[in-house]
Amino acid sequence: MSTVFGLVSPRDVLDILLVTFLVYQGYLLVAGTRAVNVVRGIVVFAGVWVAALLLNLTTLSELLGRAGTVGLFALVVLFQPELRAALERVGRPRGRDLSAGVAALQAVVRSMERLAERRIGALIAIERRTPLGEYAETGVTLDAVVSVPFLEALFARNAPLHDGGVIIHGSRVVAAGCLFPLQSSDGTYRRYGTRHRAAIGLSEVTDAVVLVVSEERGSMRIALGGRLGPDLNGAELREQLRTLIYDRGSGLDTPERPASDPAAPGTPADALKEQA
Ligand SMILES: Nc1ncnc2c1ncn2[C@@H]1O[C@H](COP(=O)(O)OP(=O)(O)OP(=O)(O)O)[C@@H](O)[C@H]1O
Repeated sequence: MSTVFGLVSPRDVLDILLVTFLVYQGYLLVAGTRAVNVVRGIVVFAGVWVAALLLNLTTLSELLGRAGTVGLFALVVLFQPELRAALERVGRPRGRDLSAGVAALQAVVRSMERLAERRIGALIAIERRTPLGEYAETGVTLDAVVSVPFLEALFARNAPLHDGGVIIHGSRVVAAGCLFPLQSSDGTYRRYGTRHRAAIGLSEVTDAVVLVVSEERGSMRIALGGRLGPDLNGAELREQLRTLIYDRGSGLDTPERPASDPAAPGTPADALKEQA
């Protein structure tokens, strides 16, 4: 049978699936960047234009058509950095620079252990598919290799950038002193302070893996998909990070929201392990 009810052919289905896939990939490329609002504006603009065409409002549709052409060039100029980053992501080979990445993760875990031992608070977001540029812009832009001394120096008490979060992309520290969106204080995580709520908040709106060292308790935790995991030791942290960053490179599946106490041992950890 080549068609369903004689109307939809397998080719049409393939066509729709491909368009859906492309739209979704396009969404992933802009999600978390300042381009999101522009995309919304373009959708509204296109909607008005299509409506004008359908209603045969010739002057309006002609005007919007011309404005659209000019606007397209303006957008390319305005969003040149974002476009370049997006195209780089598209063209980036799937096989990453594993050795640099693995070394960076080892350094992250080791520095978290050392900070936790000394009860120095830390907040580190590891970028996955959702770009964190919007949050990096709230802090100080850096471009440094991830290393234990560097991370320790960033979070050292009285260091100029110790307040706020660090953002890591691949094996580079791209920003420090960044403001992450706070998870609202009226839910399950009410009893947590702002560092933990910033970690949960960022993990809620992006697919980043966010790590927290508690100054008060000297504990290490992972926030993912709007949930905060239990306390982890160094080996557990290393294992979970390896799974989250490398075993599931795209890692877009996020665990379900908590039904009960988020800090209950096992629950978020299980969710994190489910991603393996
Ligand atoms: N929106 C935010 N984005 C990034 N970092 C933040 C944000 N809000 C607070 N912080 C960081 O959290 C620190 C305050 O942590 P606070 O003691 O309130 O949280 P906590 O969750 O109880 O953490 P801890 O267990 O380490 O004390 C600030 O000094 C700042 O470095």
